[in-house]
Amino acid sequence: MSRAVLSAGSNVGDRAAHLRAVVDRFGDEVVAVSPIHVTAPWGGVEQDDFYNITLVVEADRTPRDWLDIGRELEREAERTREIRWGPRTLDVDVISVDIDQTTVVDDDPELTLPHPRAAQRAFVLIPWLAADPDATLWTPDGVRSVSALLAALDEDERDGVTELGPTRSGVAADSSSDRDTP
Ligand SMILES: Nc1ncnc2c1ncn2[C@@H]1O[C@H](COP(=O)(O)OP(=O)(O)OP(=O)(O)O)[C@@H](O)[C@H]1O
Ligand SMILES: Nc1nc2c(c(=O)[nH]1)N=C(CO)CN2
Repeated sequence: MSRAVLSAGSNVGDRAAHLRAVVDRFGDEVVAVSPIHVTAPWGGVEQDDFYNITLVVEADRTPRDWLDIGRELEREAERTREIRWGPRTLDVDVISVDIDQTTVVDDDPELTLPHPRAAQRAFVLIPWLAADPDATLWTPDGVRSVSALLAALDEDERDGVTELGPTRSGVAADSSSDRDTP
């Protein structure tokens, strides 16, 4: 059995709808999902804020299956890849995969596991903690609690991530409650 942590982000178009499509695609395989968080763009490109969620999913799948489904969802959202770390309708990253409770560690550039930049990204860690308060991440320096990794980030990074207000945060909510303007 394979358990994966996935991060999904969107900052183009109907951001909430793009994230909802991810949750819908995994259906019963979703073990936990964070509320939507509004996140300042990471990576130095000036662009609109993202909406991000982190999901924990479980099924009899290979690590590559999780990546392929993520790519399929990106295609369905008509994602174009122009600038690295630039704007996109949908980005699905595989953060970490455990198979039979053993973490997969792989430096394959097609699917590097765990995701090499996850520990630096408050937009991944904060929603992840919301979905799983006991979450841990394998790093080259050892296994760390996600809360410790988060505490090690700059305050500015953490301050750029806030939960979307409760009335609008449900990824399963009716789209009429998820408009970009209040
Ligand atoms: N853990 C991973 N999750 C998702 N994609 C990965 C992973 N490891 C390697 N990749 C590869 O990275 C390639 C580029 O992905 P993408 O364009 O989404 O990068 P990005 O989201 O802009 O940047 P980042 O990789 O820093 O999140 C993908 O085609 C994929 O094969
Ligand atoms: N806040 C935030 N910033 C990003 C994101 C994202 O999902 N959220 N995705 C990126 C693509 O790699 C680049 N920067």
